Amino acid sequence: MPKVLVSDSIDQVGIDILSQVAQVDVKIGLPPEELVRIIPEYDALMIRSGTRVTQEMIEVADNLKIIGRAGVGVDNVDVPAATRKGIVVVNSPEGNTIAAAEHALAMMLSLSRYIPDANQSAKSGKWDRKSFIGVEVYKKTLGIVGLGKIGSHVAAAAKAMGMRLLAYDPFISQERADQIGCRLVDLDLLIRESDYMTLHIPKTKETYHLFNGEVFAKMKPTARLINCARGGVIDEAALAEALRNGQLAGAALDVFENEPLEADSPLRELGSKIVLTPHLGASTEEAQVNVAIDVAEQIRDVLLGLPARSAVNIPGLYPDVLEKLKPYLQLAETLGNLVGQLAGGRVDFLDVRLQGELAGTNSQAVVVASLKGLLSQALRERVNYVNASIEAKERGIRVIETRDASVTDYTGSLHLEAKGTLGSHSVTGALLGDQEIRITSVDDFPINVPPTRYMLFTLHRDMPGIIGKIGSLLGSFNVNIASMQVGRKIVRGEAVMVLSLDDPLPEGILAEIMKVSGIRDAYTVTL
Ligand SMILES: NC(=O)c1ccc[n+]([C@@H]2O[C@H](COP(=O)([O-])OP(=O)(O)OC[C@H]3O[C@@H](n4cnc5c(N)ncnc54)[C@H](O)[C@@H]3O)[C@@H](O)[C@H]2O)c1
Ligand SMILES: O=C(O)CC[C@@H](O)C(=O)O
Repeated sequence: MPKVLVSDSIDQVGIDILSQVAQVDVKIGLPPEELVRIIPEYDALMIRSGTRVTQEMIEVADNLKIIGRAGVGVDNVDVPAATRKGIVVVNSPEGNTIAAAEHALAMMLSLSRYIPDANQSAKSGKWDRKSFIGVEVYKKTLGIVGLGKIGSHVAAAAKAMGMRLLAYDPFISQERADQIGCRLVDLDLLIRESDYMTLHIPKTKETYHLFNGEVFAKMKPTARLINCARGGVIDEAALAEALRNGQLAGAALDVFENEPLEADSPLRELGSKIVLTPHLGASTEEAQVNVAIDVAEQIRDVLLGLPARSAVNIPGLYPDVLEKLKPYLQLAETLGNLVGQLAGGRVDFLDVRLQGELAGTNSQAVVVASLKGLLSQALRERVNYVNASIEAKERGIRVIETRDASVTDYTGSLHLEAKGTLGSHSVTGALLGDQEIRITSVDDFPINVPPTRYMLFTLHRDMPGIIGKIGSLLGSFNVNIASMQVGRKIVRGEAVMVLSLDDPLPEGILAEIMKVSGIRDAYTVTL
């Protein structure tokens, strides 16, 4: 019988499902070194947010087939390490949506009516009605940052309470925002006009400390901020300072940059201006049953040799089909991610062209993999092979698929073209004999480079000295170049330069690159 380790507390219904097919060991709160010691015995691991699944643990997990996260965020799992080891990572993208949305609404009302402090006061024997004069949310403006699953549900409830809705989400179309009843605005306007702001965004390098001292200075002094998304999207020290200075009136936080929140955090000392909960967004009976069933069923299915429906890293195809298609799916996902980053902002149209041998394969899975890559900038781990098409449709992305078996530069190649608010970009890629991915064109300029984690792409005039200038500039920022290639159609015409870098590009360098004479455009990409 296969063995499943459950290392965080999950609802019994999940254990019952797993017990149908496996021996289930529930061991909660194990220290990391003990997890590394015992993990080689197990075929599956089921966790919540309490267990960190590190590269060290995955490397020794020789029997592990699946890691199930009973929740949305897989930021506590080293997904690339699991993918390299061929371990499926699954989550429950929607099981706790309602719970998290309702928690955000509860936080908004608690903050407005001083419920935690009034409760404390009443329980201590007082009858103080003067200190707790609150404010109404009716006819106030709510700014929703991140109009995905949770943000949309918050919008519907807030609308019913008579609130005026603004939303900021660079990956959402106006039509979608209209359906939800929100005015789509830029972040600056949302910050200046909102009486309440509620955050429903993932933690990414773009959203890290998105709410900082500069932003708090622009808020109305009567504004209130709610965060039930991820710690780290708010600069906590700056928030404490802004609340002390009266730059905003209050904040309600469920998530923190470091959890558990430090005992001496300045956030703990702001009295009735702040409401704090210990990451309880998903903690409802219903959500815990939903996520436990959702994830336990997927673990059971994978242990029985069936596909998983919400795999974060490997599609839900039957294992034999998947095995053959896997390299092309990886190619499609990488190119989707690349073209999405080159396009920047919102994409409205994606052309997926399957060429050569690829024209005869399961195109639907390749299209879905391309969309998964494209949407991963906006949706991170929430996008998977099951929901990528629906998410694209909801976001108003029109997809067309074409096939051309006559293209024979490589055995099989994939060409993606994305059109969006900031223009149009295309990339082509192929697999070499050893199944290694090669990017073979960018914006129709021929190149031949493997994708790497940190890359820089420039569009420039092909002229002497330009490569040297970019090299010196990167050197002056202490960025090491691993490889460089130029693609051009004619000598001294337009050209594309692709650099693979050992280090991420520091802030500000792109602006310096754009100042180099002959550079038309520059893009940084992290794959
Ligand atoms: N507190 C909790 O216990 C709890 C429970 C569930 C989910 N969460 C967290 O809530 C967040 C939202 O979850 P969801 O299910 O609604 O996710 P989702 O993927 O459906 O929505 C996220 C939205 O954020 C948008 N977005 C991405 N980058 C952005 C940016 N830079 N600026 C503005 N918008 C951006 C995306 O376009 C998307 O619409 C996630 O971080 C999730 O981990 C917390
Ligand atoms: O497991 C939890 O309680 C937190 C879950 C939540 O943060 C999520 O990302 O789904």
